Amino acid sequence: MSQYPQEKIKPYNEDESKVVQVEKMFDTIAPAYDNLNHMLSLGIDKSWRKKAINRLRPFHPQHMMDVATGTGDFAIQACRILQPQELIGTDISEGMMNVGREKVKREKLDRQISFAKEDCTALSFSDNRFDAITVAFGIRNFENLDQGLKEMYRVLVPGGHLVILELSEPEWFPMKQLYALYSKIVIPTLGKLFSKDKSAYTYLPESIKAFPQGEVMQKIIRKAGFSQVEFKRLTMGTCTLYFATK
Ligand SMILES: C[S@@+](CC[C@H](N)C(=O)[O-])C[C@H]1O[C@@H](n2cnc3c(N)ncnc32)[C@H](O)[C@@H]1O
Repeated sequence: MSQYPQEKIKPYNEDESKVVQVEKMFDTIAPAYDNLNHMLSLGIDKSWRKKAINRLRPFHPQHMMDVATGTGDFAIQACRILQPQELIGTDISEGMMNVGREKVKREKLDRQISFAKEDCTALSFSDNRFDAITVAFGIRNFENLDQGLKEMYRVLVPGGHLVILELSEPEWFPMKQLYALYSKIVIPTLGKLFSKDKSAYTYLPESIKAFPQGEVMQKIIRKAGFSQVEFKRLTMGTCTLYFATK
């Protein structure tokens, strides 16, 4: 049963499960994803990723998983900065990971980075397998947020760290009003034009609006068992960085 409003927001229809529809949506938009992503965030996504990765620097993680890795941008940047022994990118969309696999080969990082099809709400990894887990712009799409967090907690070693980056809605003037215009007009128009999937880019702002943010999300992360849960709003609240410890 759904606990949170974003779990009920699905890209295409009411009938199929959210996970099936989200996989289909990302398989469809995979070829356009990287360009659209950088365009819609005005390139700021790169600096958000860097901030998230830098949060892990003091801990020198060696065994990392990048959940909802998509086309691998976060995994590639994390590998370059943190130099872990292994980094497994996991995702439900083979279409997205195929784009990532090509990029990782081109960057000659295929000895450290591998990809595996995994739904984060039912991971196949053993307990205490990773010392750091990252998830950038993916957790909003989970069919069951509590279960996804519980699974990430299970596969982290005690003392291991979780970093979450997620898009959020600014709460204050003038960014609140600017963002409202941007999400109602610019995102759906450019998304439809470049990805040929109209639904994907109306689903995006709707799911951001519904997703718990700030203190509410902090409580949800704590409920999954994590301690020292912190969050920081970035770029006037358009993105939020969460950091937690098992
Ligand atoms: C917006 S993309 C983010 C990709 C990448 N992390 C980035 O920073 O660009 C979201 C990704 O989450 C994946 N995803 C959605 N639900 C998932 C789940 N339950 N388990 C694993 N991945 C999931 C999608 O397939 C998609 O590739």
